[in-house]
Amino acid sequence: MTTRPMAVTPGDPAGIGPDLVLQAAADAAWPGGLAVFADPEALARRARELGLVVGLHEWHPGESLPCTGLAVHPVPLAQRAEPGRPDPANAPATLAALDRAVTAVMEGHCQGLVTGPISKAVISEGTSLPFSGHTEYLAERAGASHPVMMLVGGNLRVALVTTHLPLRAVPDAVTPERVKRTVRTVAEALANDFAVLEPHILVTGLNPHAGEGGHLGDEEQRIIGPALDAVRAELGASAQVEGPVPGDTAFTPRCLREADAVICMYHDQGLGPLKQQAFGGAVNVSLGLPFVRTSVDHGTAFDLAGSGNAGGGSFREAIALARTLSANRARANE
Ligand SMILES: NC(=O)c1ccc[n+]([C@@H]2O[C@H](COP(=O)([O-])OP(=O)(O)OC[C@H]3O[C@@H](n4cnc5c(N)ncnc54)[C@H](O)[C@@H]3O)[C@@H](O)[C@H]2O)c1
Ligand SMILES: N[C@H](C(=O)O)[C@H](O)COP(=O)(O)O
Repeated sequence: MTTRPMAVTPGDPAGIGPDLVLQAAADAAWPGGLAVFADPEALARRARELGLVVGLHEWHPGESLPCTGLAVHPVPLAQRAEPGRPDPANAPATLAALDRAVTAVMEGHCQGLVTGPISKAVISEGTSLPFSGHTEYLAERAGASHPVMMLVGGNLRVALVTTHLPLRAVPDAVTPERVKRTVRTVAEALANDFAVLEPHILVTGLNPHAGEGGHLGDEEQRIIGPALDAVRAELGASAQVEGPVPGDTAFTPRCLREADAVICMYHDQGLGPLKQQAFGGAVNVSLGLPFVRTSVDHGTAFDLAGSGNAGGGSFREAIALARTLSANRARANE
């Protein structure tokens, strides 16, 4: 089944997502092929702007892929997409592309989903949805109760207990249940999707110096520490869970030496160090979904859309990793 195409959504049509899809299609023949869910006219226009020659062929889930060129499942935009000028009027079509791609994956027509970058603000302004990110949106669509965002790049795998929420809401969102479920989901994904057995997982604290014994915050003593004790007892020898460790030194080479993944309490605690090390070549993976989904490590970069200067490394890595994870998951489920 690994010869099924990978579903691809370019993300915001005014961002660099369409550029990355077209560059990837022009550069290489992807094993299994790509099926892009997008407006074909907008893609064709962007290809001309970029000087790329890519044949676009209408495709519908269940059909064979064309022998050459790029398969495109048509999802028309409401307005002409101008590079670098996001238009909330196109937000419903951006989400419709995602919805149709998810359906194609869940119905087994595609082996996984690779998404280009979306502006959460544009989706929130152009739809009635309070859109906080693909991770949360896809989980809701797929009926998954606890998605976990992990970014993979350099020598790091970094997962988050909380994702897209205001910093002031973070402490209340770090609950024992959320900490336990995140560790479980990461341990399971490492084993099944990444083929890392008996992983060593580092978990950070929330406060400076992991709370300094309660003098700089007590979430480590009240919530994170007891949650980790409980999940350690549950996982037994199947995973080694260390923490809460101070967030500032968790990413030093000595702490990372044995770690297969680091779980951080909030977005910038974990993604800052990862993007410092690997921005442009890292991959965002949604764990805890019933299908494989990967994405780029960067945003819409409206300043670069249509210029030909967007680096395609993260997008290509996202396609490659989605294929590896799908194959590993299929093997684990045999
Ligand atoms: N996977 C996703 O959907 C995703 C990921 C991250 C951010 N976003 C969204 O993107 C929007 C813009 O976010 P931002 O400005 O914080 O980050 P950004 O990644 O879009 O841009 C940060 C900087 O990096 C540069 N950059 C980004 N991608 C690049 C590439 N491929 N090649 C060369 N340079 C690149 C940009 O030009 C900019 O200077 C936000 O709405 C955010 O929510 C979406
Ligand atoms: N937090 C991600 C990042 O910084 O790369 C990004 O916003 C994308 O998140 P979703 O995959 O949930 O859209």
